[in-house]
Amino acid sequence: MTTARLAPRTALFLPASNPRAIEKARGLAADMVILDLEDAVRDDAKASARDAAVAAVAEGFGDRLSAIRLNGLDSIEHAADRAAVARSGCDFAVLPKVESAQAAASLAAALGKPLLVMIETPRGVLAAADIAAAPGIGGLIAGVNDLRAELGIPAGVGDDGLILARQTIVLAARAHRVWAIDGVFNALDDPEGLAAECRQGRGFGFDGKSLIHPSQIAVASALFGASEAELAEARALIEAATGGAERFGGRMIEAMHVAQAHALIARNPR
Ligand SMILES: CC(C)(COP(=O)(O)OP(=O)(O)OC[C@H]1O[C@@H](n2cnc3c(N)ncnc32)[C@H](O)[C@@H]1OP(=O)(O)O)[C@@H](O)C(=O)NCCC(=O)NCCSC(=O)C[C@H](O)C(=O)O
Ligand SMILES: [Mg+2]
Repeated sequence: MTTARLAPRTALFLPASNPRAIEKARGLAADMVILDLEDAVRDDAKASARDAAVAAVAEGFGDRLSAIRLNGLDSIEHAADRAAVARSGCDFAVLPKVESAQAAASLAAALGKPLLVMIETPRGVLAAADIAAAPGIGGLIAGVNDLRAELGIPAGVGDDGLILARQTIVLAARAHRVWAIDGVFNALDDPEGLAAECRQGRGFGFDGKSLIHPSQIAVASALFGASEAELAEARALIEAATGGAERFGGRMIEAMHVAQAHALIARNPR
């Protein structure tokens, strides 16, 4: 499913049980806000968080996209979450730990809104292309915390073990023209590490990054957006191109590079 809106460069998770974070999100420069009902919310706060998420969306997030992440299909909270999200005006629903295209399509149809699915289990990764092709799917989000745990990557070891899964998510999303959103970066005080992971994710082809803290927005927005230099080069390339293979700034360009330049400018209006 393709959506009319541009993919978010930044998708900020916040616990729907945290009223201060909800209020704060209304003034932050994230492209999308994801109100979490799943792992960020304690069991004894699930019901009130559900009500808070619906009320927060009704109050609005300005021009930011809004989404609610439900508890998983096999959770005791899922039926109540499903009813709440169906009546909410949120732009997207987010479903964690998706492993089945059929289950995802059936939820999207029941909710009547596009679904962003989290790919965060080995079975999910292996089924990612089928899931991305299912009706009602708006995009895939890498769930790197769960993936690390499920793959058995020990704490304190780097993230190389996640690369195949993240690239598979991009491949599946691109094959079926849905959004690809990279996973979160857990360190709250490491802007250089975050920047490196954003550069890597953009290099893999992700449209944007999921985030967990306001301090991460500026770094991810800059690195999933385009610099003035990139935009100037894109404009110059379009201006110079005459069709077919030709030399531009010491490299070969063809029609697909012109299309890429147009897409970059459209994605980053000034
Ligand atoms: C990680 C946190 C628990 C840290 O909280 P805290 O130490 O309280 O943060 P600060 O004191 O630094 O906060 C400063 C101000 O910013 C607001 N704030 C903090 N986080 C957010 C947020 N995410 N959105 C909006 N506003 C936020 C605070 O309220 C402070 O405001 P002020 O009072 O005005 O100073 C916390 O950041 C947090 O809860 N983050 C989100 C956690 C979450 O949603 N997790 C679920 C998704 S992550 C995931 O697991 C993805 C996937 O499933 C996977 O498997 O990987
Ligand atoms: Mg997860």
